[in-house]
Amino acid sequence: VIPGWFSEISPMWPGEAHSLKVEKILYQGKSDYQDVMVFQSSTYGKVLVLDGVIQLTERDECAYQEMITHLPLCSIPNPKKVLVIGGGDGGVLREVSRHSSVEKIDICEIDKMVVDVSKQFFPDVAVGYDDPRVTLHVGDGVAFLKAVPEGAYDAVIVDSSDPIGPAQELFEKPFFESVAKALRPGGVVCTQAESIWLHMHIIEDIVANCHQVFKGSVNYAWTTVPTYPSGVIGFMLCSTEGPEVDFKHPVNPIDTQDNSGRPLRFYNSEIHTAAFCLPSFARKVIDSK
Ligand SMILES: NCCCCCc1nc2ccccc2[nH]1
Repeated sequence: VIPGWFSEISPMWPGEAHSLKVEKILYQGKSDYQDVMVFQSSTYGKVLVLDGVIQLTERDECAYQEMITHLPLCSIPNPKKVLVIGGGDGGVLREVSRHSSVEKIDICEIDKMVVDVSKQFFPDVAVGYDDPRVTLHVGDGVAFLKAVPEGAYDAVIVDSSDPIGPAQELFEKPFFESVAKALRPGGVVCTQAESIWLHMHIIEDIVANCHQVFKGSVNYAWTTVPTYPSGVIGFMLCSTEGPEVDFKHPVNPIDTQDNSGRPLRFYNSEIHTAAFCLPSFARKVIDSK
């Protein structure tokens, strides 16, 4: 351990560890589910860490929040009812609320401490909670989805941490089946789907499960997030049987300015399409399923 530095050491990425220089530790706590820490970094703003894993930094959170939200919502003409599983920081809510067609946003986050810490230390991320369309449910997303009426949502966004820890069940087939049931015909789901450099086997299993569960289209997209392991993170984009969804060509473009004048810092229609272009080693696995 180097004094003054945080290193992200985990068995999920053996032999490597991204490090950030620490100016000051701002919060350390233990919730019913995980260790929660916030620190001021020297060059990435404030950083949220859960069980020793970086979840977001002020400097690059826009890439992840904007892509995980607008890849699905810009792929259907008129999203009205959206469910967010996880995402307790509120960043996805901030992005969903840019879509004027949206009437209702439900969020189910298991750990209240994540919500409270985000509101206290990441106000520009937790601003998403201020939208009157938002309803927060504190609880397990697996249970929440079992109680949801069939076809209740146009879109589900699964903003989970990694499969080791509280989010483990969000990467398994029964959960995908409950998401499919909660979506209307031609509805879309976007899930956090790890790194093609580090987790090709996990991704292979997720893609196979998604092809069994989602009878519309199944796609993998990816983007750059410097402070996530290997500097990239991916997304599963799937649709249920029904009206065709072509994820690669956005039908519902989002303008760069939203009502609060907070411009999109990362997402645009070109990077939307480009996100589905995969290196050959990944395409071989993902497109062969
Ligand atoms: N190792 C990559 C981790 C990706 C984490 C994405 C993420 N960041 C979050 C912050 C708060 C709540 C849920 C979250 N999910």
